[in-house]
Amino acid sequence: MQGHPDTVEEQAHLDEAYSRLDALRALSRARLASTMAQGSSGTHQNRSERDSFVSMYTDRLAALESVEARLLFGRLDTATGPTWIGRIGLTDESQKVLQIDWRAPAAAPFYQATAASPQGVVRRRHITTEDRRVVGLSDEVLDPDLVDPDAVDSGSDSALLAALGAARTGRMGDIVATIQAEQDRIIRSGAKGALVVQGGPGTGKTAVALHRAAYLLYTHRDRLEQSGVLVLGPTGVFLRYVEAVLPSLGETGVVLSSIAELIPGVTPTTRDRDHVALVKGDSVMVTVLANAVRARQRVPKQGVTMRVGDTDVHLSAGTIAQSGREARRDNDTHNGARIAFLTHALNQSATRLARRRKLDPGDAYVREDLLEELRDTKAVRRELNLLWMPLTPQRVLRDLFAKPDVLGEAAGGLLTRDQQRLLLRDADSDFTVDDVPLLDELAELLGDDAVASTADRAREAAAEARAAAYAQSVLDATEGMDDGGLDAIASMVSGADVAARYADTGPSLTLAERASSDREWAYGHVVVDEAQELSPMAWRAVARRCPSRSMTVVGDLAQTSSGSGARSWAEALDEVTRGVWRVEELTINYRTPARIARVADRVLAAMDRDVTAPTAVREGDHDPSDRLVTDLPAAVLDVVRGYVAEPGRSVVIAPPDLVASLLDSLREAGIDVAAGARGLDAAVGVMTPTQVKGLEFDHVLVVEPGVVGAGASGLADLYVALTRATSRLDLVRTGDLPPCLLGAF
Ligand SMILES: Nc1ncnc2c1ncn2[C@@H]1O[C@H](COP(=O)(O)OP(=O)(O)OP(=O)(O)O)[C@@H](O)[C@H]1O
Repeated sequence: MQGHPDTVEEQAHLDEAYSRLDALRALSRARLASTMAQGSSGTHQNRSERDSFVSMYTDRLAALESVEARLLFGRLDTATGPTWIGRIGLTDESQKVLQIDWRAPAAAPFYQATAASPQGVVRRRHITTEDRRVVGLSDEVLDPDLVDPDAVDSGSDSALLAALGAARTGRMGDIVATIQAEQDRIIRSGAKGALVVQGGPGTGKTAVALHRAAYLLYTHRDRLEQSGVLVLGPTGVFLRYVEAVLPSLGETGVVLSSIAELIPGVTPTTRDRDHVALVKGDSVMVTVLANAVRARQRVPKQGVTMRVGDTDVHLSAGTIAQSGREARRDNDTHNGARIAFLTHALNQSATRLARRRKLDPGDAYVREDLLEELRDTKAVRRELNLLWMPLTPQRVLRDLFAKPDVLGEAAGGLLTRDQQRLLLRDADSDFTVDDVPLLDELAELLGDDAVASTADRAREAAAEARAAAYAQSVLDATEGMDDGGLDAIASMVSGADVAARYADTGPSLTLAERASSDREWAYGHVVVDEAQELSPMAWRAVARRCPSRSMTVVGDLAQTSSGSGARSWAEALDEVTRGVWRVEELTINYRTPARIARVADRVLAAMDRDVTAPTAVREGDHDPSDRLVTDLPAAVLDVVRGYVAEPGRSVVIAPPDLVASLLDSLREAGIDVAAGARGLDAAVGVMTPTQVKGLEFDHVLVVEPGVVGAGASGLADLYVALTRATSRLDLVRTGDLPPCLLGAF
């Protein structure tokens, strides 16, 4: 690179871009600090305007801070001159364009132009930078008539291969400099309806989905800034793995969640066993739950008799049922209909009481007196309440799964006795991840009275957290500024001051905070990753959060391991999207070298699923290995020692019951090792096949592949495990290989 004739020119341009970035940051900091310094006086409207400005400047500053690394990465030369391409668009003070945002229409040829279809581009240049220095330029000539072929470097392929060959950090990075044409088409595809991105492991589905979210936010800023974007991932580990990608693209307002976290105030951590999850995920549960709620609108056969003063008032089963019908006629939900039911039942009681006391039930004064007496009578309140209790989703689900007779009544004819037995558990059992879609369904049936209070609490907690975060961010932001005046302001404003300021009006929550603490939030776009795992009940919960059905659904039908997951996209999506969905396929595997992919492909073939194996873009340097051993921990340690001697991240993927012992033995040997999400930050992670879904590592050791491949999810788990490596794959076992891998090594 040293010798590239344009290095000095590119460095000068890069310097200009960074100095503009610095100036914009300083401006935002100054505005933030002076808005903060305005204090808490003024009208409510003034304060809330100030809060909005603070929120805006804070977000703007965060966005400007997050694009520091590789601010600029490309250049297009056309007949009219050069255009530089970067993470965000920048103009200088005289409005001269320094660089355009990668999402702008004018940047599309950077990703899409080819020699066969140059789109007016004569040269495409990839600019590699480190710490604000140009360290590499690689050019691709698309119109040989106009550019001297001798000046040509190796082009986009070299930039892509350099990105793919780099050691991993334990966190997913953005691919903005090297998005490939087939990926770019998906990223820029229209927002309408559901777009399914089907592709094998390592084809960039997650990367594409996140870049598409950033693209849609840029292109439909007005709409999506009001409604928000939700990214749903399979596990907390996965969300941590991808959490930095959108901020690095300048987008900080997206909500990341797993299905487990969809309901504010409910935080399950465990999953059900597969055959239990299968029953819970089936759409038959819609009717079971509706029956369970309906059963709580009680109609005792003998009616109810209530003592009012010296008179017995009897409501027959027929009258109670009629009150129920009246209540349901105008109200969709159980809690919503409750008042109507009570009103009707009280009126009926008043009529009967009048008759028993030989009074005129049609006389308005008499009636009012009797209604008051009824309301004041404890027995009446108790009996009528028992007929139609206010309910929470948690309460209904607990009772349903703890009481065989309650379950039998709701599920009779819908679930077999064996299926019902699978659902039964103690009343004090914790909720599981697989309960979340059921709780969500119940919240819809019950109405949000009860859930709302949970959401309010969550909202309040978020508000407090935000006040504190503001305090910190403002202080951080103003720290170290050249302008002495601003320093003075910063030192005058303590964290407590700022928090107090926001407490008086209630802080203006960011959209992401408001959205994630509101179960009923309607997002403008939803990205669903590892979508093949979602059950029909989970899809209903997703659809509720996305009334427009503008969704990006990414997954791989070959990796479905959950029993209630998708075997075909039509089966999963026809109903949820009301038939408005389309599929795009990704076919190139950017992660796994061909030597490793050939092993994984055998497992794919044995699964006999209707998908094509992707084509690996690199051959790789290391042949995968397989060792049959007697001392498993010693063999694992041996392989892992080899991994840690090289750069990059490693993982040991093992059946769940081996994780703890392997973790211990590696730790005892002095290896920097951790399990689960913490494994992302250690040199070596020890994880189960479920936990590594969607992740990647430089070095991957699969322990007891025969056991992994024989689990409830069958070969899908093994396929996932074998497709995580960017560099090395090794197998260590004491038992047999699965038959499809015989002769693979
Ligand atoms: N155009 C690209 N430029 C650079 N790296 C890329 C590109 N496309 C994909 N990659 C890299 O390939 C790897 C795999 O991408 P990603 O995790 O998005 O694949 P996936 O299809 O979601 O895989 P899985 O199905 O296993 O979850 C990532 O490291 C990603 O950064």
